[in-house]
Amino acid sequence: MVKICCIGAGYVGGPTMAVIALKCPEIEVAVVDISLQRIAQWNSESLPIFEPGLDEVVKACRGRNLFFSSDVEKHVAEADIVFVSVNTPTKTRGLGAGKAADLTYWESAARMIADVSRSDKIVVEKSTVPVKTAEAIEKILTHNNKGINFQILSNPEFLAEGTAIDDLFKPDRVLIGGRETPDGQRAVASLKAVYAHWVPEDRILTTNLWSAELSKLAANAFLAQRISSVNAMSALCEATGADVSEVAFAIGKDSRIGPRFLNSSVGFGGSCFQKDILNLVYICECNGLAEVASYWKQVVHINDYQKNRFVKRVVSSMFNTVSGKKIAVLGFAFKKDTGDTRETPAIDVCNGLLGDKALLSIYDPQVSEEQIRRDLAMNKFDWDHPQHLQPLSPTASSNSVRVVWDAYEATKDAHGICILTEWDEFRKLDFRKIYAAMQKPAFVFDGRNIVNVDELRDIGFIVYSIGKPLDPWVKDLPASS
Ligand SMILES: NC(=O)c1ccc[n+]([C@@H]2O[C@H](COP(=O)([O-])OP(=O)(O)OC[C@H]3O[C@@H](n4cnc5c(N)ncnc54)[C@H](O)[C@@H]3O)[C@@H](O)[C@H]2O)c1
Ligand SMILES: O=c1ccn([C@@H]2O[C@H](COP(=O)(O)OP(=O)(O)O[C@H]3O[C@H](CO)[C@@H](O)[C@H](O)[C@H]3O)[C@@H](O)[C@H]2O)c(=O)[nH]1
Repeated sequence: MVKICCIGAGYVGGPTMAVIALKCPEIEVAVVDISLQRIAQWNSESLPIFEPGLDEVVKACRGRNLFFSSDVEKHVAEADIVFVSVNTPTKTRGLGAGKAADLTYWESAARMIADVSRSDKIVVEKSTVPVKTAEAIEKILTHNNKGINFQILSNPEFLAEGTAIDDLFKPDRVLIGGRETPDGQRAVASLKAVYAHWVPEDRILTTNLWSAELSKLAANAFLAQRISSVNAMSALCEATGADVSEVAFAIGKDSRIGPRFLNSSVGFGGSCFQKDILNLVYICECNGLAEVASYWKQVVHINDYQKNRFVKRVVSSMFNTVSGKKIAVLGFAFKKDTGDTRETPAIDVCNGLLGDKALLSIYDPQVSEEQIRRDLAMNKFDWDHPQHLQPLSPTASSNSVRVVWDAYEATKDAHGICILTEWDEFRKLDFRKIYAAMQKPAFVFDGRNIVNVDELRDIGFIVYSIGKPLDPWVKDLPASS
């Protein structure tokens, strides 16, 4: 029986391995982690991450051919294929701080694999890593050569949160990069055979190692660039009276551009886009490609601009001050259908409003009060470390933040509402009821373009919706710069 072990039971390792176990009943899959708490949660009724369809997949194979364990060394030693899906945070200190990937967790996993292995292994990079990482990993694995043959493959993951199970069931492509040697190609074929259980052959792409590593960073850079492009257009739409949804629809009809990923928003969030682009920028700089680096840096710059622009709209619309005013924040997760808050634009928007002394009342259907308070107090990039190793930053305990469990409670007596996540339930809210219970004038700032602007204006709200023709109220107020 082929044995797979995955180091890292996170958003990638957990769902990916669960799907492999489901689709390959004859393969034994062990997911291991240094976080005892995470492993206990994977073995409980309440999984550590919220992802539609995940519970069913895990329940179908857990205890059969899918195991979650903290006995890292035992499972690594027994495995034929070892996936490494550990954190690759942005460095916060030293060379490349604020941009380069911190490979501490990867390196310690590689050293451990080298130390405990007694048989040949295929080691698969599942984490997103800088180009040429495989070369460094190879050196670590073979540093005290015990005659073991390690083949390194790059198999980046393209799933998006909220749709992870669908993405894994029907991937646009699976990418496998390996050495162009006979051993390397045999390893590629072994991994290909795993995916071939359910992924059509023409969707399994094989490349050299460096192409696979770089393709992951490139894919995220292109995706994020689309969002920054449409968000840049949203500012111009507001200045000219064009409507960003109409513009996006019109350009998306061009089959060369395509309709997806053109939703203007308060900014992109999530654990990957910013981190991966900064990583790409650093790699370009290290290769002497200053112009290329500054081109990609601009994608992150526009994203920061968009978040700032939103905060300025809120403050300037409300008589240039939100001091002491209750602002309801609807949605804190970085997108709908996930409880993940890593790099969510809500953090910057909330901190911006708190900086202007607003009183926030926050509601998100999937994010706990503890998480929100931690996020609002955490230093940039600290979130991307295993939970038990994160610096103990103080939680935002101030009276300026309340976290509630209902959108109506959040908006009661509020002066304004900021919609920061596109949860379906926010589309169905009874805005008449909400309006009646709010201070007047009552403002709605829609950072996701999900409300019906005309209907809300008819009710009496002053409405700002990203990239839409401006309400007469906000038209002449300064928004950017
Ligand atoms: N989240 C996504 O949607 C996504 C998608 C594609 C790629 N990625 C990439 O995949 C990697 C993992 O991301 P994630 O979101 O699953 O992170 P995560 O923080 O959810 O999970 C990583 C896990 O690795 C564990 N870990 C760290 N070092 C370890 C070690 N030495 N031994 C055992 N366990 C260890 C941590 O405790 C943690 O549970 C990152 O490189 C990320 O950029 C993420
Ligand atoms: O038109 C759009 C699409 C997305 N977003 C925002 O962009 C962010 C990222 O969204 P999405 O890409 O759907 O989620 P992620 O889970 O971050 O997935 C991205 O990052 C993963 C980690 O690398 C990759 O595997 C995926 O392919 C890639 O889509 C979120 O804040 C979204 O709200 C927009 O603002 N407008």
